[in-house]
Formats: sequence, C-alpha cells, structure tokens
Amino acid sequence: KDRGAAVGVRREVDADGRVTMKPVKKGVRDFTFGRILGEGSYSTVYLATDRQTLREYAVKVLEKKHIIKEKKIKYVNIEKNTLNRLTEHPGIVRLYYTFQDETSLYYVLDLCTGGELLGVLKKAGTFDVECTRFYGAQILDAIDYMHSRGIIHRDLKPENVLLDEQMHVKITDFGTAKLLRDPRDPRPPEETPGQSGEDDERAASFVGTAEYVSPELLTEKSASTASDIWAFGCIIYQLLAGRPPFKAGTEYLTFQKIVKLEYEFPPGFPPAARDLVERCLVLDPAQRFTVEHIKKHEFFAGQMFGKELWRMKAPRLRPYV
Ligand SMILES: C[C@@H](Nc1nc2c(c3cc(-c4cn[nH]c4)ccc13)C(=O)N=C/C2=C\CC1CC1)C(C)(C)C
Repeated sequence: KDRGAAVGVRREVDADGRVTMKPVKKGVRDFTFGRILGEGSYSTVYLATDRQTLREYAVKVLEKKHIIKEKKIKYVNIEKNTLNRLTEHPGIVRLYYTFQDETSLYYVLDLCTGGELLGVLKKAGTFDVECTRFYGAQILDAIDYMHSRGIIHRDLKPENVLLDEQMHVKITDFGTAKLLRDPRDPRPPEETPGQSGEDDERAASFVGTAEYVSPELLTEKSASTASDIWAFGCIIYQLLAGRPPFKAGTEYLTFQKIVKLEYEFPPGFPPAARDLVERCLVLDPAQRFTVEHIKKHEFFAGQMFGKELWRMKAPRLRPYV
C-alpha cells in the first residue's frame, strides 16, 4: 500500500447524498519534470517542480517491471521504510511523499542543488583542514542520527553525500541500508518484518562500493554501525588526500588491500587527521572508534555538533596544498 502523505481532500457524495471527504494524493500530473540529476542502478532522479506551489524537488523514479525483473522489491521497500524512519534531521535527504502510476514508483525528495560531494571534491582537488572538519562533522552528525534510529547505511561514500543550496550535507541512497530492530517496536523479533532470513540472504549478497567497504563485510559478511565508521575514515582521508585510501586496478585487488590494511598517507597529511583516520580504519570493528570517540578527538577540538553545527555557514572550499 502506498503510504504517501495525503496532501489534500476532495468531497465525495454517494448515491444517498452522503458526503465524505477523501484524501487526495499528489500524482505525476502535479509535477513538471525537468533535467536528470543523477542515475542510480535502478532509478533515475529528476528535477521536478510542483505545479501548484512552484517548489522544486528531486523526484526519484523507479520502473516497476525493471525492479521486479531484477528482484529488487526488497531494496525498494528497505529504502522507503528507511527514509520514512529518518524524518527529522537536517543531514538526511527528506522524503515528502510517494505515489505511483501503472509503470513507475515516484519518491518526492529534497532537492540538493549542490550535487554530490564527490563532484565538488574533484573540482577542488582536495579540501583543506577547515573544510574537512566542517563536512566531516556534518557527515558524522548524520551518521549518529541514523544509528540512533537503528539504521546502518552500509554504502556511505562521497557520491551519496549530497549538498543543498547552503552547501550543507544531505546523506542519501538508502537502498542498501540495514534496518536494525526499531528499539521502540514492542513486537518480538520473529514478528518484525525484515528481521527474518530474507535479511540475512540480502546481507549475505550485499557488498557496498569496493573502495569504502569494511573488512568485516568482506570476511564475515556482517555489517554493524562500525561499518559506517570505517567508511567515514575513508571519506576523511579522501577529502584531504584527494583520493580514497584503498584503490587498486580491480575490485579484487582493492578488497585485498582493505583486509590487509594496506594504505599509506601522502607526505604532509595533517597529523591530527592522520591519527583520527588510523583509529577509524581498524580491522577489528570492536576496536574501531565510535561516533563518541570521534567527536572527542583532537581533530574535531572546538567543533560544535548538533543544532549549532547546522546553523554554521559552510566554509569557502579551499584545497589542502
Ligand atoms: C546519489 C544519487 N544522485 C542524486 N540523488 C539525489 C539528488 C541529486 C542531485 C544532483 C544535482 C543537483 N544539482 N546538480 C546535481 C545530483 C545527484 C543527485 C537530489 O537532489 N535529491 C535526492 C537524491 C536522491 C534521493 C534518493 C535516493 C533517495 C544517485 C546517483 C543514486 C541518483
């Protein structure tokens, strides 16, 4: 059942003259579609304008028959459940409503006019320490919120970190997220959807993007909140170095480097950032830094988190030379 937020009501009068108010959902006709903003493996994200309010959104369109053919229905449901659980945080892309027509599913989401962090990083080459602290802090704050809502992203990378018009972070692409049991859900584990074998089978088959995947996902096929911290360490390294720590000619060679922790820092890499990265890129997830450890680390000394962080003006992008 498509539970998009009803956005209006219309009067309906039945044969006996009884009036009922029916919720009216938005549909494709309510939007003017513009250019393609990005293309995922099973979706295309368009710029779209709401014809009534003239507000601009990103609309993610998924083709039903492609999803069914590729057996990705579970991913679509996981993404929608995840987006519906992650509602009030400035660092997470917001889902306003969903609707469908005979061919496709539509998600109406925040428009992030700054595009992907990866694109901005490529243009700048590298980020200086101040920019790395600001974007690192916003990504960490969003990770903290996700984990507090029982969500592991599992595929964090600069392509999935978007930027809004104030150049603030918006994390996206939750199709590969793992929903831990909702701590507020009173039902016993066996009765909650997504906790059954299907999740293990999905977990077993899923591996994120090679450069950012954690060693435990490669060796034990298990992901935990620590897997997102591993990806965080890779992102901090990449903002300052201009390239990810583990990169080889093939995916297999990249995986080998990861499980052997084979990487080194370029000369001149800032010492405090180096120490932080080294405490995130730890093979044993139990020994890896947690969000709390990272917030207290000297690299983030004096950095605010929480509400003040999201009121800060984004620093001008300057390369780390
Ligand atoms: C990572 C994603 N790319 C993108 N996903 C979204 C964008 C987005 C915007 C630009 C952009 C804007 N201006 N210039 C470029 C470039 C890429 C985008 C947006 O505005 N709002 C929600 C999005 C996604 C939400 C949906 C996953 C739930 C892929 C490649 C998977 C399509």
